[in-house]
Amino acid sequence: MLNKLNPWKSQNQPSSLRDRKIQIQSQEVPSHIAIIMDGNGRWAKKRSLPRVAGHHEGMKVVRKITRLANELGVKTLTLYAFSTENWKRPKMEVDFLMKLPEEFLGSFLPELVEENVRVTMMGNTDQLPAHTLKAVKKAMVDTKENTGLVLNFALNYGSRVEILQAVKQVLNDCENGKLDKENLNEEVFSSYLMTSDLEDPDLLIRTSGEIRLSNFMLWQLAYTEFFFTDVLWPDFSEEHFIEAVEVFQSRQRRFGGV
Ligand SMILES: Cc1cc(N2CCCCCC2)n2ncc(-c3ccc(F)cc3)c2n1
Repeated sequence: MLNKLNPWKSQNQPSSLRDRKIQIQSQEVPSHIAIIMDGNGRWAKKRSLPRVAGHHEGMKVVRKITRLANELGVKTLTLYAFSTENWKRPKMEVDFLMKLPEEFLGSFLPELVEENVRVTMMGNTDQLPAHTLKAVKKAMVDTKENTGLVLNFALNYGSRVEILQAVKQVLNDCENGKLDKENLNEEVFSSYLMTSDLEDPDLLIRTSGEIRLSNFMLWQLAYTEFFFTDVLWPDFSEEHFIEAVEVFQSRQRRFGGV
């Protein structure tokens, strides 16, 4: 029976965001969602603002999407916050970016603790400024007993570096007898990666219309569904996130075969 208020909407088409959230939760929610949060500089340029204004606006979206992911029952949310290539950006921009973790945590950590979110990071900490690392380490300590959403920040992360570090460690362990190369398989190799205690992402979201992986989780994304959107990260809303999950779920239904 058609909905009299909106004859073009079928009765079972959820209308409000609330209805769509309920519908999503009635099906399999992607356990691990990874996001390449792209488009911050372009967002600022469109408004004749400095690039760092786009990064700052993008940080507010991190808070909003973290809340929503936790609400929907997502187990792990991995966010590509700073890549190994980002060091090539102007010093002023890098210095600003390296202050965002403490700004974000300074205002949002109490809520993360309250909401049972566990903060983790992946990446090489050796190049991070001490003030950045101090803030992230505090958040990881303060939330380590939490059992809800794992909020995993990729910080000074690059997949090729990660894979090379894993290969070197495998070689070392084979040389020192800790690992028999006959036993080396995908599962054992995965245990040498920075994501050793995480499941592979079920869904990757990339914003701003770029269609590439940019040296992000190249091993882990082997079987991941990709959702690309032209929306710039600072404009990425709850609606956009819900749409990505709905598309994921529609694909699962189509290819759900045995
Ligand atoms: C470097 C950087 C950049 C950064 N952006 C804001 C989001 C858009 C993408 C780039 C800029 N955000 N947003 C949150 C964090 C963060 C990192 C670690 C942590 F424990 C808590 C928060 C962050 N870190």
